[in-house]
Amino acid sequence: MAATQFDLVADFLGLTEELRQRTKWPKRLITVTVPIRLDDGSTKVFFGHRVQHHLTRGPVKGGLRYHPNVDLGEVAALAMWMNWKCALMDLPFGGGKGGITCDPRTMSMGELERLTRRYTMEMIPFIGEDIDIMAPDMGTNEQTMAWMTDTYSTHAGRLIPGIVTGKPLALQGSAGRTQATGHGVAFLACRALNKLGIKLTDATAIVQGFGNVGSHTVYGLANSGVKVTGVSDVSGAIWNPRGIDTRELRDHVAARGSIAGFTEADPIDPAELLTQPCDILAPAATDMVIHKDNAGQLQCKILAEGANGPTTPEADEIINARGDIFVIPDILCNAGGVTVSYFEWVQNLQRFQWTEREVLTKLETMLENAFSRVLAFAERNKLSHRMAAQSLAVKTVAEVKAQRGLFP
Ligand SMILES: NC(=O)C1=CN([C@@H]2O[C@H](COP(=O)(O)OP(=O)(O)OC[C@H]3O[C@@H](n4cnc5c(N)ncnc54)[C@H](O)[C@@H]3O)[C@@H](O)[C@H]2O)C=CC1
Ligand SMILES: O=C(O)CCC(=O)C(=O)O
Repeated sequence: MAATQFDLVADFLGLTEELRQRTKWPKRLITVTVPIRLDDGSTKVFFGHRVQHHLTRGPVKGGLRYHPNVDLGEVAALAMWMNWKCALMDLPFGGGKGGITCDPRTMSMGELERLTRRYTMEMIPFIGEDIDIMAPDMGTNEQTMAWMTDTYSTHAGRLIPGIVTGKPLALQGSAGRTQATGHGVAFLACRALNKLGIKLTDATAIVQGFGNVGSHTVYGLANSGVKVTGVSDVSGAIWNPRGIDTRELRDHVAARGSIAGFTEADPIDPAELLTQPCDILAPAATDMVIHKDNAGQLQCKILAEGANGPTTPEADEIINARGDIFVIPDILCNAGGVTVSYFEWVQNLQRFQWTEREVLTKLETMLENAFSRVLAFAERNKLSHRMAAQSLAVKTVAEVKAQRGLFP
């Protein structure tokens, strides 16, 4: 998917063959075996990956994913998208992504800690606070980042907080990072409602996923007055056309671990949830959930892509032909996370802490600028929002590569 999208963009920009090749392929693909002792005393070898798409504009930045479907190809695609995301937001980073093929839901805290520490040790030759800085993604969180910081810092003999972002606040994390991605999704979805002339308090939303991104998207929308009528997670989906009480849902998930058993809304088939009428549909879980078989049935006015790669190229074609859905593409819509990660890294390098208000104000300014640039570029060039966002980003990277030239 990432390569198909890149080829379309490279054709539109008329990139020379040399720049096309240099911009498309990842700089480094690293695969390691990660042997750990399981709680039952046996040893298991996991596979871990890190793809550093390029280092042309600065260190590599991007999350670390724990999921059974992780493989090198998926990580490479996610690294490429990180690349365009950082360029679109004008962050001084190249893109990277990491992953370990595992099911974190079936592993104990002890096993997850040993897995994370061993992966970090295997990565030591390839990472650094000015080389490659990881962050949370699906299946990882601030505890994962704390273990990584500790392992790396113990090896170095001093605390190096800038080695990862998305750390706990007490370990020099940044105010606002936990909610940053969902906050950004909700902020941009509300900007899109403004553009379409829909009052926030008249609007409805459906959110797929209730992890870091999905839950904070739900809270951000609800705080803005939008009525959240549908939510799903890996355990199932719920629907209440009168609006879901998002605080009760938060408390339920905190107590029970998933939305299963939430009685203030009706259960609904998770696939059907995506095609219910709503103003905002925010896929914020996994990839390729909007595909050729459901794109024609979507009844949303705004598709706010919290997840990475939720829409296949075939679905894009259908959505573009329909012309009635305002798409906020992933590299823009979920860029709040990496933007606040950038703020966290800057604070770590400066040994300084910003307030939550400072962080969120700076974040909203940067998202607003990127949103306006994408909309203006799309309109000027008669492009979809995705093509516009990716074209702006690829152009930025290709220009820097051309300026730096080839060695020797
Ligand atoms: N955490 C971050 O800061 C960022 C994450 N993203 C992307 O957002 C997406 C979600 O990431 P996180 O929220 O961090 O992960 P997470 O692990 O915190 O939460 C994932 C959520 O998705 C749900 N889920 C999994 N499979 C599902 C399915 N088939 N249907 C419905 N729900 C399902 C899980 O139950 C869980 O609620 C991923 O695509 C990730 O790459 C993008 C930018 C930043
Ligand atoms: O915060 C970061 O550095 C990366 C977040 C991420 O993995 C993403 O935007 O997909």
